[in-house]
Amino acid sequence: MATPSPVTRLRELLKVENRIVVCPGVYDGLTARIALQAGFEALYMTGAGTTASKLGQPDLGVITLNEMRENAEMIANLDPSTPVIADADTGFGGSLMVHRTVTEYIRAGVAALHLEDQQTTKRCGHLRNKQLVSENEYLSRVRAAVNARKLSGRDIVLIARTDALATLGYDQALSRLKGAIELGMDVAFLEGVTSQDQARQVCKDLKPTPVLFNAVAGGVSPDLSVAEAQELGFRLIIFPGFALGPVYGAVSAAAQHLKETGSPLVSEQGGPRELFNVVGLREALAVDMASGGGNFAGGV
Ligand SMILES: C[C@](O)(C(=O)O)[C@H](CC(=O)O)C(=O)O
Repeated sequence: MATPSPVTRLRELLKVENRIVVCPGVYDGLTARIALQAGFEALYMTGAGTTASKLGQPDLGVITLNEMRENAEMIANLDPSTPVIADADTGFGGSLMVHRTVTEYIRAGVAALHLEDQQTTKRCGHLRNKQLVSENEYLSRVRAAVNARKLSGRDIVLIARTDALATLGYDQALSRLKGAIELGMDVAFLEGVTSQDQARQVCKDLKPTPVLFNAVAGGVSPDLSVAEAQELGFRLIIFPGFALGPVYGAVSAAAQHLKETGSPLVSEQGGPRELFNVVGLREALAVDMASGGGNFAGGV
């Protein structure tokens, strides 16, 4: 039997009631490989992490479609059987750009994307003073996304994100999500949920549509474990800072140590061979052997 596509796999996971899909946030080849090796069933490509790692910039809407698509494509193809949910920010422009974004993400092998209602010069959902487009304009973004999927003849899970809670309140945020679901979006994402009661409420109000929880450590939402999020009714949970946080902490400490002592911190991961194994050394050698190349016949 043929392996199901990552989109089919994700749809199957989302169909199961009382189950939550856990997605660690990754933003490059190494963090994605580490998460895959740990056995997660899906990955999340964080826009904030991609912007920080590829551009050295904050999550303020400076990254472009091509940069995000390229990163998502690389990550999605490391293990094509594992669904990758990728951040698509605002769709990077008007309806034509949203159309292009969805088409490009589908071609890149992305299993799901989320599309939000901030203005194009957006910011991380956990920062202050977010500016939104009108509900009508958001719904035309949504229509463009749904139509692009239809026109492609292929599938992708479309996640409707609203950032309206912070400025317009719960009812308007809910109305945006309901409107998006009516137009064909598959999953709802209420950014910046402020309490457990509100979390339970949104899952209830949108039932049977699966709802995503964005677990941003130090953000505006309560810190929920996977089990707590599941108990509140969420069906998907993303951890955007899963890798970014530890990398920041560990590399800062290593930088300070090298600066102060003149010696690098000794890696607990062993030498280069061990690290290369994480990013596919054995598989690469097997490819060479199978093609009769013999470049590495004596080992590396
Ligand atoms: C989910 C998110 O869009 C991301 O880029 O990962 C961000 C997370 C973050 O900035 O920490 C968000 O806007 O919540």
